Amino acid sequence: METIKLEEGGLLLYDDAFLPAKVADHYFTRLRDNCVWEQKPGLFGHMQPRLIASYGDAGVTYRYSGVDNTALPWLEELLEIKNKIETVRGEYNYCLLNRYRTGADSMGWHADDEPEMGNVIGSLSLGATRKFRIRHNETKATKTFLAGHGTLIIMAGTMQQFWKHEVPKTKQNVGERINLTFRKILASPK
Ligand SMILES: O=C(O)CCC(=O)C(=O)O
Ligand SMILES: [Fe+2]
Repeated sequence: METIKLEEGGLLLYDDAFLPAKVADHYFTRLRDNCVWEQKPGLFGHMQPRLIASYGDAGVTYRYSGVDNTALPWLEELLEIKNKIETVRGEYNYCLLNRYRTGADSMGWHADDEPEMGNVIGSLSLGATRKFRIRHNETKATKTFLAGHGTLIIMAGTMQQFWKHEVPKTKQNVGERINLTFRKILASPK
């Protein structure tokens, strides 16, 4: 586990081999085949360029980009992964999964800075390796991390206040990638 201290109290933990490849293979297949995947509209009504699924404790809803995502009951595999990440850092009651079908699927620059969410986000990657980039809001300094099969990235401290992050499109012929972001939702919309 690598600890990257960012300016102004941001923190990023990085472990490119958090899960052994065989364990990551198992979770990739199970989650790809068993999660309820859907494509949803984002801002301005355009469809998001990826599939999503969301799981968590009963009654938890996460609203972002104006869309409500109500948690389905935890799958066993997600609880196993959640417990494992919690031994490193954080405490989570919700998981947003993103499925990037090809290199054309992506996630644009954003911060997960909703006030109703805790500041620690545990992000596990499975499948194809993609770039995960962060960019400072003022200085525009950027750092690029490779998020591969079994990579864990934890975002913590003040990172969401001062930095944005993205998963850019790639023209390379990459396979599917599934990313799990474990979060703590403090209050769900009424
Ligand atoms: O796919 C990733 O690595 C990032 C996902 C992300 O930033 C998010 O779900 O907010
Ligand atoms: Fe994010």
